[in-house]
This record gives sequence, structure tokens and C-alpha cells, in this order.
Amino acid sequence: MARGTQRLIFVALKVLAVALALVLMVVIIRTATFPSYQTSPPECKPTDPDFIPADQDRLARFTSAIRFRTVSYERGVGTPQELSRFIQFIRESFPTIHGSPLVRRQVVGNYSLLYRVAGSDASLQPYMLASHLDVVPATEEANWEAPPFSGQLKDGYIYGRGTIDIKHTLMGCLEAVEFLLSRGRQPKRTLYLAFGHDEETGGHFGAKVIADVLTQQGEKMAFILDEGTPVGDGLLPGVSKQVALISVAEKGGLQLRLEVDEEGGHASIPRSESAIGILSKAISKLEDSPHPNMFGTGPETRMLEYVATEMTLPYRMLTSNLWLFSPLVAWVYSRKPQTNALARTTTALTRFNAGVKDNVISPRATAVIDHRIHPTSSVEEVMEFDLKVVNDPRVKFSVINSRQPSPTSPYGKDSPTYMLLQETIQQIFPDALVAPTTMVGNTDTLYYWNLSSAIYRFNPCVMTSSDLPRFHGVNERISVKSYERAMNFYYHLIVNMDEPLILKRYRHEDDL
Ligand SMILES: CCCCCCCC/C=C\CCCCCCCC(=O)NCC(=O)O
Ligand SMILES: [Zn+2]
Ligand SMILES: [Zn+2]
Repeated sequence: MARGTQRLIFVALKVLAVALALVLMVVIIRTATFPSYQTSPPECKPTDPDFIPADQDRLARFTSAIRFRTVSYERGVGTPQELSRFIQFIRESFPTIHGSPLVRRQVVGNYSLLYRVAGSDASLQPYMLASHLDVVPATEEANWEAPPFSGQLKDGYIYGRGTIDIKHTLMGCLEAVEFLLSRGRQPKRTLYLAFGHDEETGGHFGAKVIADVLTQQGEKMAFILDEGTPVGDGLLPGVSKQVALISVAEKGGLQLRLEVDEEGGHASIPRSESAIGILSKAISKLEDSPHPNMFGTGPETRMLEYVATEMTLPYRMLTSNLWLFSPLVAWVYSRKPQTNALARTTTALTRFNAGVKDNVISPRATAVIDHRIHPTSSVEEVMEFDLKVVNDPRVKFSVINSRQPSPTSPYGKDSPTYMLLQETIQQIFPDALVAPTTMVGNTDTLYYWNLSSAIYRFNPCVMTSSDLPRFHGVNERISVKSYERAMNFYYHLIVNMDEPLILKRYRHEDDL
């Protein structure tokens, strides 16, 4: 090798070594100095004079609420009589709320409830706590440890459909307001409670009408809090502490019907391709072609940064240096369903129908695809992607339902409402970290976008990964302790909302 070439290689290696050393230095410095985003407000204790205990009466009210079979089946198909009975039960169970001159109650869309609790300072913008009255059906009843509409108490847990989705927040909000008013207190800021009756089938007749009513009244909210992501225990890799996840954005949705119509006939004289075969190939192509991994572009990235300082060293190093390791973390995310759902638009095949008899070639096959759309994508992009992947004009696409991803609400120290929420959470869950994230499921908040730019989705309940299948699944349950925390969370939130919503200085404010 010529001396000139040798020299060049030597210089190149030296430059590479210096560059690597520099990168390593930056990685180490960032790992060591990455900011903390957490706060430590005073903890709520059972000995506090305004602590709401889960006593017999409150537990009895909650378990009774679980016994109402307020099931939503399909869009427009629910359980109207049961909803009416449930509404009546609520009216009778909370006499202070329903007798208070401060409270105006409206039944909206026949079965949804909208309460207005007048604040003492009319100059303050109101806010809204939302939940829903309906539940999904309970399948596999025989596999439940206690019947799904029993509200049975077993080993410290209340079992039943709606215990974590979402009658605990419905009853929790009502208990908090009942407690407040029965102590003769009036909130400073006007508060709305909005309880839709068909969230589980899209909220077309409940939340949508609530939003119309509030819009007609010209209301704008300082913030809205609805059902959402839980206090995760062991959900985030590399973090041993609990992490309360506040969803500051919500994925969109696109439910598509795929249909193939071909000639049917006698099974003894088949053609080379059938409707079933053509549709199977199409949906198999869709399943094999995941939408792009968008990690690095949405709140899911910030979620990791908010807990970085509490991670084990390898995770902390990766998360403090996403400028370098983002592709690696994106790959790690794609490995597990929970994190994959945060990182990309997902594709779920939820229905496949064809055929009527063993020896008849079905002339028709249909399937339903349920996409949940990443906040940085859109309905149009997803549709275009699917059509390209399938690339077969025999497969007809039609839209069943669609909703764009939500706007992202403000978060971090520049948002007083987010910080108030964070501090309230840390009063009730003192050991938990708090982080922003994206709601992977859909909520009634879709209809509330014009009422507030600060919409948050949070479920004040600790959940491990083994609890997640209880959502819409068997053995849905909540511990008595968790229900107590839920009531106290809403009470503290209401009390904290008496404080002015201003930017505060925090311990790590220079880093935030
Ligand atoms: C790093 C891991 C973080 C995991 C975060 C994901 C945790 C997900 C937790 C709960 C979500 C469960 C879905 C709840 C959806 C509730 C609303 C609903 O049912 N809507 C109807 C629908 O989406 O179809
Ligand atoms: Zn729900
Ligand atoms: Zn649900």
C-alpha cells in the first residue's frame, strides 16, 4: 500500500476515534444531567380531615352502580330501560347534589347526564370532568370469578363490568362533589360533569349531543378530563416505579369494511379463486404490512423522557439520548403490542364473514379492519396506504367509521392545567411518576375538541400488564383501595382548581 494511502487511513481512523469519543462524551453528559420532570406535592393521607373513606355506604353505592346492566351493543342499540333506572338510582343516591341550588342537571339525548356546579367566581373559566354510563357486554360469563353484574366483593376487589371502564370515575366524581357540597363548600370555579350514555359505541347520541348543548350555551372549558390511560405498574420497560400516564393526545380511528363478490356455485366445480380466497389474501397482505413506525414524532417519545431519570442505567442512557438512539428505541417499541400501539397506526382484523354451507362456494366474503391512527398520521393517509397494499380492484373498501387523531393538548411546565393534574395525581399516588402519552383507545373527547384546547385522558387506577386484558375482558375488577383513591383524586382535583391557574416555579424549573 502506498504511503499516501496509509496516511489517509490513519487520519480517517483518528477522526473516527475522536468523533466516537465526542459522541460517547455527549451520551454520558446527557445521561448524567438529564432533567427531572417530577414534582412532590403534599401527600393525601387517610388521616386528613377531608379524606373520603371507602366506607360501607360508598361501597354499597358503587357496587349497586355495577349491578345496572347499562350495556351498549351497536351504534344506536343499547339498554334504554336500564339507563333510565340507572339515572334514577344516581338521582336518589346523591341527595345533596340533586337538592343543591348550586347544581343544574340536564338529561341530554334522553339518557346522558350533564351537571353544572356553579362556582362562586363567575369570572373564572369552567372546567369539565367526563365519564360514561354505559359498558360493553360481558362475554364468557362462566369464566368470571364473580358474575359480571354482581358487584361482588372478593379478596379486597369489587368484580364487575364497568369497575375500571368506567363506573369508578363516574361514581368517583359524584362522590367527590357530594362530599364537597355536603360540607357546605362551594367551588370557586364552575365545574361541569358530563356523562355520556353510548361511549362504547361511538358517543353519537350522548357526548355528541352534550357537546352541542354546551356549544349552544357558548361554553369554553379551561380543561376537560375524561377516561384514559392508567397509573402503570411495570408497563414501562426500565422503570420500576409506577408511572401515571396522562394522555395528551388520542389516536384516530378508521373502521373499514372489505368486500369481495365473485361467482359462487357447487363445491365440486370450483374456479381457481374464490371470494374467500381473494379476501384472505388481501387481509393477509394488510396484516403483513404494518403502517410505518412513527416513534420520535408523538407524545410517546416525551413519555420516556419524562421518566428517564428514574430508569435503570441502560434505559436511562438510551432515553436521555434519543437524538442518537431513536431508531433503536423505535425497534424495541415495535416488539410488544402495548408499545407498538403507541408507536404506529395499528391494524386489527376484527371480523371475517363468509359461507353458509360446507358444499356451497360462497359468492361473497366480508371483513372488518379496525385501524387506530397515530397522532401524526390521518384517515386519508391510512386509506391510501391500505389501497396500495391490497392493490386488487376486486376488493371493495367502504368506510364504516372514521375519526382523525386528536390535536395534542399542552403539557409540561408551560401548561398550568397539566401541572395541576400532575400534582393532584402525585398527591394521591405519591410514589408514582407522571408522564404524558397517547391514548390508544378512543373516548368521548372526540366531540369536545371545540370546547377546550386542554383535553386530558386519565384513569386514576393502578394497573399492571396483567390487568390490561380486564378492559372489555373477563374478570374486570377494582380494588377497594383503588376506588377510594379515585374518589379522593377527583375531590382533590376540584379543591385544587380553586387555586389560580398560573405558571409556577418548580424545583427543576430550569430543566423543564
Ligand atoms: C409503554 C407502555 C405504555 C402502555 C400504555 C398503554 C396502556 C393502555 C392502557 C389502557 C388502555 C386500555 C384501553 C381503554 C380504552 C377505553 C375506551 C374505550 O373502550 N373506547 C372504545 C374503543 O376504543 O373502541
Ligand atoms: Zn370507557
Ligand atoms: Zn370501554
